[in-house]
Amino acid sequence: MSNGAVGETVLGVIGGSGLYDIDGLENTRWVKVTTPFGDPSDELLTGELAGRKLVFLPRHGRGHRIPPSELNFRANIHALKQLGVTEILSVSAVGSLKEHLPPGSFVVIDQFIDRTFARDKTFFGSGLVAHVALGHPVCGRLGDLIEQALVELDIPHQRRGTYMVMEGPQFSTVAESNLYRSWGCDVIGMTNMPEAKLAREAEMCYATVAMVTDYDCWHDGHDHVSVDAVIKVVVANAGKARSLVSALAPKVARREGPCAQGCHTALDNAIMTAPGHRDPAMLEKLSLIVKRTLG
Ligand SMILES: CSC[C@H]1O[C@H](OP(=O)(O)O)[C@H](O)[C@@H]1O
Ligand SMILES: Nc1ncnc2[nH]cnc12
Repeated sequence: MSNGAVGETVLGVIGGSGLYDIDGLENTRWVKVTTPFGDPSDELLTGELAGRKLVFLPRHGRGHRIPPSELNFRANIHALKQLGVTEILSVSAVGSLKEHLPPGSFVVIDQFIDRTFARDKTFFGSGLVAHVALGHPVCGRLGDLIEQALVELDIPHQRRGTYMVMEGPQFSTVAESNLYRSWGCDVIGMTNMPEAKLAREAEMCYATVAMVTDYDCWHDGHDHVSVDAVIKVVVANAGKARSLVSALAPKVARREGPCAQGCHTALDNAIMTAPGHRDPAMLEKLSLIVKRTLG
């Protein structure tokens, strides 16, 4: 199907720390995908959930081999698009920047602050320049469906929240953590940018469910974050994340038109480079991304 049409959708799931595969899928196959931007983090797991295609990608690769700054976000998003994914659920472990969000809480993210600086953040470049809108960086419709699924599963959650994206891989200092708190951020992690930006450029709906694993390092009453603590909480909550995927899949199975927020038409009016000045090699490299809008 072309993006924006009424019809069937394909859910893609990007699994974060501790979520390296998905159970309950039938007819599964790990598929190797190559892209014009290099290789994704791993093979992608395709399968069926209740008769519907689902694609899963472990963000850091199976065995957690790739650190945040070395993730090939462009290849990951491109590979999902190649396999027909139209809507992406990102599952992420995060630190809490709010007292009322203890480890084990789920937050359906609706905003980001991107403080990353060592990552390729766009598919576009010299010879084909584009500026997509990002005021609402996640898809509100997909966020609502995630919330419905969490309600049905009786999983306590917060519907909205701002995810502060840091470069890492080291965790924050106390001064940084307090700065982000003073900015009103709810949670902190290292991976959702530029992932969300690239999903928008690729005209895919993207939404994040963040699983709180720690209180970062600002809270006097709690130990500072450690990998050990993160993994313990992720393992304890992995079942909930998997149930969420199962409950969400049928809800995103069909859409009645283009995403009202414009995720599926994000490139309309975004490409700046005049037709006569577009680099044919860039057009070729970006053909999967731009074919809906440029033909
Ligand atoms: C092991 S804690 C740090 C690691 O976990 C989060 O990754 P993800 O969003 O893929 O779950 C965080 O951003 C760091 O990459
Ligand atoms: N406190 C934290 N900071 C950054 N990324 C995280 N992922 C999980 N906890 C985190």
